[in-house]
Amino acid sequence: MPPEKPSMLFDPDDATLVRQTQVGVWHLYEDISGSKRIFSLPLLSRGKILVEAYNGGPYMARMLKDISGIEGCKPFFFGWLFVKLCLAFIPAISLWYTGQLLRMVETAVETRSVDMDDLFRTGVGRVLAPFASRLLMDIANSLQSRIHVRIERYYSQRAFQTIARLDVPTYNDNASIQVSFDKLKYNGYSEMTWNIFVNIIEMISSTINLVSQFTVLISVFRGHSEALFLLSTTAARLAVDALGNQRSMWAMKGLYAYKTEDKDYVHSEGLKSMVSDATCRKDMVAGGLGEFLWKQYQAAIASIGDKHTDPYSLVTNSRYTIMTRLTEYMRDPIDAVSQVYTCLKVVQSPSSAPFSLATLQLVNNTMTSLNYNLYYLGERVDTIADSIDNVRAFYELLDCPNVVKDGTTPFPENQLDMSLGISIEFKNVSFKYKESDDLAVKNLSFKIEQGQLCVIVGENGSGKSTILTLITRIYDATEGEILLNGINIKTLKLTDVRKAVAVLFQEYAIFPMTLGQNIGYGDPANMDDIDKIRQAAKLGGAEEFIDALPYKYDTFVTRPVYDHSYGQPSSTSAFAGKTVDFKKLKLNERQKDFSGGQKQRVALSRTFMKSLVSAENTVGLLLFDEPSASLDPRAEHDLFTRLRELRGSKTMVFSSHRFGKLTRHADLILYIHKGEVLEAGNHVQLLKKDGEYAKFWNLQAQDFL
Ligand SMILES: Nc1ncnc2c1ncn2[C@@H]1O[C@H](COP(=O)(O)OP(=O)(O)OP(=O)(O)O)[C@@H](O)[C@H]1O
Repeated sequence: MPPEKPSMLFDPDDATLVRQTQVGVWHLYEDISGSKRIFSLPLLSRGKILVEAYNGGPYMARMLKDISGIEGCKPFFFGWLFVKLCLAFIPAISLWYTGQLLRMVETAVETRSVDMDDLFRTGVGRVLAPFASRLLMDIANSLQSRIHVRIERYYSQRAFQTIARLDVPTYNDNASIQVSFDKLKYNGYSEMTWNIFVNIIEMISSTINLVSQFTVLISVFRGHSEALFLLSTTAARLAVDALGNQRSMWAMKGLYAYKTEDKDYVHSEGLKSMVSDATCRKDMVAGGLGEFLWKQYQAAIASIGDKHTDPYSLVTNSRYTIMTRLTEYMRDPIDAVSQVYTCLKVVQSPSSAPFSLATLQLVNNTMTSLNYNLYYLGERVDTIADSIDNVRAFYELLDCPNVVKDGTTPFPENQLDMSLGISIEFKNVSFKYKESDDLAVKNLSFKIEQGQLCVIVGENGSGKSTILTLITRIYDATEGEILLNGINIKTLKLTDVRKAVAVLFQEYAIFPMTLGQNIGYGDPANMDDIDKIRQAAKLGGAEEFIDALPYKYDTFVTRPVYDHSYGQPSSTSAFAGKTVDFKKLKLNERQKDFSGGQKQRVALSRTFMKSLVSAENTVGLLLFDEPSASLDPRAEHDLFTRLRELRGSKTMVFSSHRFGKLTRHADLILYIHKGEVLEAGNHVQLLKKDGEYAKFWNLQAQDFL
């Protein structure tokens, strides 16, 4: 695991580190520590790229190596690089020709003669330069699209593989992994690698562009004092602009936080999400809350009054410094100075008018383009610093080993036969979640024999689910040993254990796939076998409602891609005099929401697909965490009856806080309290014991009297 990076405490009580201001409904906290102050000085802020480049250097080298290994990428890449660099010189070449034309005008005014050959050559050059620029741009774009797609394809696969292999504790318990993961998610898995190249190349070409144009400008006007004066005024304007840009670019950077304690604002936002959230709508309508919420919203908005609420613009405005304002005031007067100066020159010497006016125009145009390039360059530098950081995040994630280590012993030893079930033994097992101070299970010892039906009962939070996650090695025990068929689970091959154990977690996931795929994923090898999927759905009690759907097993619970219609609401509004009706497109019609119980039946069917429908006898242990929590009593009864009939001699473990009838059929009941086994035995034994289990059994039984 890569070491966690040292973190800087953003301490709001330390006035040397953090400045607090109240802007609108927000408290703004800004970092004013030394490092930021250095980096916030104009131009010096770009120094941070050196720091980033130094830190990210090894990762960049790795990325280059990986990319050069991508099949068919190299020739296009170098071709593109060459064309991009050629392109960077074109503006300077254009400028040179324009300068030459201007000189010819000057000579023509003075001598009343023109060298036609020279004029022709220069004219052709001036015309060809933009043509060449367009042509090179097209070539560059065409090459770019070829490399782009290859690099993206390569990195999207690597990123997917990297993320898919992470286990639960590696992801949950490691802050730096989550930061890297979020960065990847935010930036797109593959975009960042491509962007970094584009940014580096654009930065180099902007620099070439700047230097070459400036050199040509100086050489064209050498000896012309008025041109050099114009040049210096526009250079001054450029510097002022750069300063302003620098400031506004910096506006949203740096370290800052904002939070609000404005009760009215928080309440108004809560009301807003409540009325727009589909899951709240049912309760809102059933409770007749619409009118009441509207009144509350009005009151909250009235209390907020004129206070600003948009945090983004507030932060930007708060950074809108005097320097930025000053540059805005200075920019236009500097332009005016050069115009006044040119007028003076023309009045003094009317014959120089064409040259002076054309020079003014040319210098102004060129400087505007240079200014744009300088601004662009600054932005690129910033983006590159971010990109390098993203590349580092990617490789850190790639290198991060899983916390749960794989074993080497095949399981089961006699390969496929799991028909006799799996025995489970806990020997003094304790476990603590990383985020928690207390042990979730303490010194647990028990044994479930092959083929037994075990029910783990206990109150909320007693540790039932934790036991199931330890058996599936989602987490490893902090202390003690877990044995499957007498072998330490840590020595067993993880893929074998996961194949042999079918589990339905309490918080099961419904995948953004079709219902058929959701069930089929229980047994990926057979996920196209609709007969098996049907059989599993039948066992899970999902067949009936799925068959009633128009698209049956092809219905989505949540479709990963959402169809959009833009502009007018369907069939109500007029667009260019016509009614817009998107109904015929049948957008999102395969998507349907389901009840909690229906979703649970789909998840159950998936477990059945893995364990009971699969022709190969690969599953020997079934774990169900509250499998009937969302089921109605009849469905619950049917489920348990089916399960008992079907399980054969496989081992089955249930976790439940509702004792129901299931415990009566159990070979072993483990009564867990605060992470410890308080009582163990079958129903009759535990009732006889008249302890906690008997107490709760009687309590629940009373509800039915
Ligand atoms: N991911 C987690 N991080 C930190 N603590 C956790 C986590 N999951 C569970 N816990 C804590 O571990 C203890 C045992 O939780 P567990 O989920 O195993 O209980 P349970 O008996 O299954 O509860 P329930 O009947 O409500 O499902 C609880 O105190 C719980 O708060």
